[in-house]
Amino acid sequence: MGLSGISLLTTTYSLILQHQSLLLCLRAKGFGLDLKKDMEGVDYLSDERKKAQFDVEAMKIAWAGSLEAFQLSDRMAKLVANDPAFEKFTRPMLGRKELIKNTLRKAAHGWKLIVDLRLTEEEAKWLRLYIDEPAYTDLHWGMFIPAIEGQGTEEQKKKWLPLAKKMQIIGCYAQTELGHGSNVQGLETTATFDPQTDEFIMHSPTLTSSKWWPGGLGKASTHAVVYARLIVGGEFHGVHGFIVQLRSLDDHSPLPGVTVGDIGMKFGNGAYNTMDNGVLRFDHVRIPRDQMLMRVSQVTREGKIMQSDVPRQLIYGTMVYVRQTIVADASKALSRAVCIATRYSAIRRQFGSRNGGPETQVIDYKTQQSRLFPLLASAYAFRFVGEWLKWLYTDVKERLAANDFSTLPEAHACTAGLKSLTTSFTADGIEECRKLCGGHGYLVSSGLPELFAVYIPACTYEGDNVVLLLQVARFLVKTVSELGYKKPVGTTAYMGRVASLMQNNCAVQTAEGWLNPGAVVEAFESRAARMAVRCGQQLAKYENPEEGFAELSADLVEASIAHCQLIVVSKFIEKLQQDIPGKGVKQTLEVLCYVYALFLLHKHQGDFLATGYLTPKQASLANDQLRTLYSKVRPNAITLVDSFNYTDHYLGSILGRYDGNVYPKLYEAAWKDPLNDSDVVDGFYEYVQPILKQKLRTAKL
Ligand SMILES: CCCCCCCCCCCCCCCCCCCCCCCCCC(=O)SCCNC(=O)CCNC(=O)[C@H](O)C(C)(C)COP(=O)(O)OP(=O)(O)OC[C@H]1O[C@@H](n2cnc3c(N)ncnc32)[C@H](O)[C@@H]1OP(=O)(O)O
Ligand SMILES: Cc1cc2nc3c(=O)[nH]c(=O)nc-3n(C[C@H](O)[C@H](O)[C@H](O)COP(=O)(O)OP(=O)(O)OC[C@H]3O[C@@H](n4cnc5c(N)ncnc54)[C@H](O)[C@@H]3O)c2cc1C
Repeated sequence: MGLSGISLLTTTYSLILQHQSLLLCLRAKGFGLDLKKDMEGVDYLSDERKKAQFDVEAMKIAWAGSLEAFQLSDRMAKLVANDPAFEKFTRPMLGRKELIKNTLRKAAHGWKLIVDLRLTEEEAKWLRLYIDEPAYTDLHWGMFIPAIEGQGTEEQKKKWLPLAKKMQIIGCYAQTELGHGSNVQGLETTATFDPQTDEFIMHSPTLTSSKWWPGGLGKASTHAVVYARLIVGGEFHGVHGFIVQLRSLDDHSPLPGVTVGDIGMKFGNGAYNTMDNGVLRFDHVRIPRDQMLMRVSQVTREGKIMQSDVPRQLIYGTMVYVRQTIVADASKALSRAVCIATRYSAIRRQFGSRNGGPETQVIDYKTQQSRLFPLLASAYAFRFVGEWLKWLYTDVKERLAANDFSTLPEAHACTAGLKSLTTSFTADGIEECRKLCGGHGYLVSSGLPELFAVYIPACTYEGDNVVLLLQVARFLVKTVSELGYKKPVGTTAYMGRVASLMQNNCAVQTAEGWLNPGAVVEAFESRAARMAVRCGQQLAKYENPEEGFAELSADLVEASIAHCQLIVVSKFIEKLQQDIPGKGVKQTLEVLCYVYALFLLHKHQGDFLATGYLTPKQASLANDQLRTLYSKVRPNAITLVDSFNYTDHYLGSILGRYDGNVYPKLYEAAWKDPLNDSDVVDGFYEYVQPILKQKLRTAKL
């Protein structure tokens, strides 16, 4: 192909895409061909954007929740993207010390913006999201402050919150130990009351009692809420939170009796290594009595334990709050990966060229669609269930403030279950997006490896996902066992119709029949109710319920998943019953809602068939409908990911660039790698040349 042919090609975007790689070869060293001029400023996805069947601006608002939420988030995204202090592309190449220093610098700059621009709490949260770097400030604002707010008395809040909110102290949440994380009652750190001095003595009696994992503890925190066994008069009175100062407020050195440091490198480059997860030991460290968080239980000057009306479980309240935020974050992480994979799938072409015409965009392969579109639909589903969960949490918080604890068990079950469901799916979904991007997805510049490495601990922190599903199972089993005399409410209200849900079978006769919210919800309710009741029946066979629970735990986990999927499906459907303005917006969301539900039905059809609710024919009809739905998603795919309104800075991905200008930018990025600073690699003369020059007679391999 001659140069005249090249100039002809540059006039047609789709053909340029076909030949970008060839053109770039010519541009490589020696050819001196500069295509930059032709490539920049061109929207390679414009044809895709023209296919949209809905109003993208209105969808952005539907995704954000309201016009105000959209404007606020958009303002913060641009603030971060336009500030060079928040550059993040070199992050995976930094050594640990440099990395942490860089994070401390960004946190200081972020805090300065918050103060100088007088940002609200909501704005600060968006700012943090778009800075996209885990830091000690997450635990200070996300756990230390909420722990004091939820478990402190009015006096304690008055004393500590102003200091914390002005960041005159920095706190972390020190619960997990080397020996115990899930089993909070098994923690070994002790807080022994000394009536002589009116103090608690904080002590780490064993190696396994060392605090291990708390974020921000390693290097940044001056204080911690430490969870420890309360010992008064030689007796153990359960685990409680204590505010403990760890480091000097003058020179940041550890206080006497405190041993504190970082636990070391974690999975991936950059990623969560920006966080100083720490280790902490106490050697008989004394703190004043009023530093035990005393909303739940109080220790008097005389060493008496007083219980307030507040249930003990409130000690776990901070975890309920954070689990709720983690569900909201799942939709952000998944949508980000999906945005990258969708845009790249429209740019990438493989096979199918006839008579020299363009090859097929990989997004047009049905297999690509059946892997990608359920993830896209799930991102929307998680967004809406996250919105609902935020509402539920706000309601519970208001009730707790008024000493109404009635909805706490349901809030615990919902936050635990949805945290588990959404983070497990998102972690797998990010990895699927990497595979959807083929080889280039494995490059750090695709943004996916770091996103995956940062995200996956969400399946473990704030409660291991299996442990949390077992909590949901306990709640379900209790609900089933009480059915005879207690009307289930909230997310278990469907159990109140258990008799009909056990008897009625699915009435769907055609593929179109599945496009009915009532039919979909009933299918998920019947499956969840039947699985929970079946577990209940099995459990009844055991004399010792705990033994039965342990024996049946794998089935119980599956019943919990069924219940949580029902919540997500029904909250999506409820969302669609609201007024959602904008041409085609509601209709497009309806398509996604059915994709989400029927994809789950297809994936878990074993459950639906085994519980006897569906026939194989009906399951097959659901799959037929799913294929039709994918065709409806296809023209809207690019604009559905545009509706997330993510900046290129936030996406941090060459494959996911808004303009689709992938190949030139990948090519450019490769040449910026420090390894390409010289033609001859460091170490060549020491280690490679001697091998090349050696004169072996034989090699025995
Ligand atoms: C550069 C940037 C610049 C920025 C600049 C700007 C700066 C400024 C920015 C400003 C903004 C920044 C904002 C940032 C935000 C960030 C967000 C945070 C990020 C978070 C990161 C995450 C970190 C991760 C943190 C962590 O990882 S922290 C550790 C978490 N650890 C766990 O999660 C342990 C799991 N284990 C258990 O949760 C329990 O242990 C166990 C299993 C329940 C058994 O517990 P056990 O006591 O044995 O209980 P049972 O006997 O089973 O139950 C007994 C009874 O209690 C019940 N019940 C159990 N629970 C609970 C519960 N909650 N609630 C209620 N009830 C409960 C149960 O239903 C039963 O009721 P009943 O049936 O009796 O009625
Ligand atoms: C990146 C990161 C940040 C963290 N930040 C903090 C922090 O700021 N503060 C803090 O206090 N902690 C923090 N943690 C700790 C975290 O909360 C715990 O690791 C988590 O709760 C899991 O507990 P574990 O490590 O004890 O897991 P384990 O309970 O030891 O889990 C190991 C395996 O055992 C299984 N298992 C455990 N119990 C049961 C059971 N009853 N039934 C069936 N299976 C079971 C689990 O499913 C898992 O497969 C962090 C952890 C990570 C990875």
